[in-house]
Amino acid sequence: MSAPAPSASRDDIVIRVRNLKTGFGDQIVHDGLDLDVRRGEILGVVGGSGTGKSVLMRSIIGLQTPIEGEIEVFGENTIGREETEATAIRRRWGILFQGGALFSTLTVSENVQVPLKEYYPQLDQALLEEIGAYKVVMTGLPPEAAPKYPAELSGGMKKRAGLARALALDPELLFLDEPTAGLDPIGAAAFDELTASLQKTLGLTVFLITHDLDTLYAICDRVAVLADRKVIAVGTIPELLALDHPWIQEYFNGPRGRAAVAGSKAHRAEDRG
Ligand SMILES: Nc1ncnc2c1ncn2[C@@H]1O[C@H](COP(=O)(O)OP(=O)(O)OP(=O)(O)O)[C@@H](O)[C@H]1O
Repeated sequence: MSAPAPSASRDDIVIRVRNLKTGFGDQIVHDGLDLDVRRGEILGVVGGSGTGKSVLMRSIIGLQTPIEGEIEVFGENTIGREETEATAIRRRWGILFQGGALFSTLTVSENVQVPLKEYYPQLDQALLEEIGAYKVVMTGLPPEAAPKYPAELSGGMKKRAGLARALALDPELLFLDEPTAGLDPIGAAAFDELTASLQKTLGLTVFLITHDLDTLYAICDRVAVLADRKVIAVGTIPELLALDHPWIQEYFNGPRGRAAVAGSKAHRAEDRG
């Protein structure tokens, strides 16, 4: 039940973390953390505030150097790589940071072009703009959003613009850090649908940090639970519910968890017509 998953072969594992230890000064955030993310899945990552979900993501993408442990992405060790090798691995993933993290002085299209220019400096401006416009529309934004500045967009539009930039390099792996935070329930559900549809169409593997129970029920194949400095369990929601862990029971069976189950059942009934 907890990582590593016995049924998945090494080729099916896109992210493999073993014995991870991270921290800041005297504070240890993770200790002995293991996690496998399987190819083509949407893995939800949950845990109480401060349990280290973002630090885990930052460690995987190389923004935080672990104290010890192994991290492999696409079968390649990502810790301490030489810059050209690290760049080749980074080029294969996209990241939507909390809040979108758009450059405020650039338009949406220019934001999407940033990674393209960085990795493909030889691309001419007309092609950059064409790809920028395509990615904008792909995330459900109207074409008129492309020349707008982030300050001119709603919260939901900013998230989509951030997603468009994350998809700029046609990644195989997508990191989403609380993508629905701050959105109203309708906007959040629409963003979930967009994530699920892009995941299917593009065959993405998705590492999704969230506090949003509706998102977990609606689109996640499996959920990893962070507590006690580790991934204490990973599995489908029914598998997690079968565990007798107080935080897991409180999280999924508390009032908000029950509301999310009711909502997902109602949604499925509507889908069946
Ligand atoms: N740059 C940093 N310097 C010092 N401490 C940090 C830094 N980044 C994170 N931390 C600490 O690491 C711990 C884990 O932080 P992290 O942001 O990963 O938590 P989280 O699970 O993502 O929380 P939340 O759900 O509230 O976003 C926290 O105690 C935080 O204060």
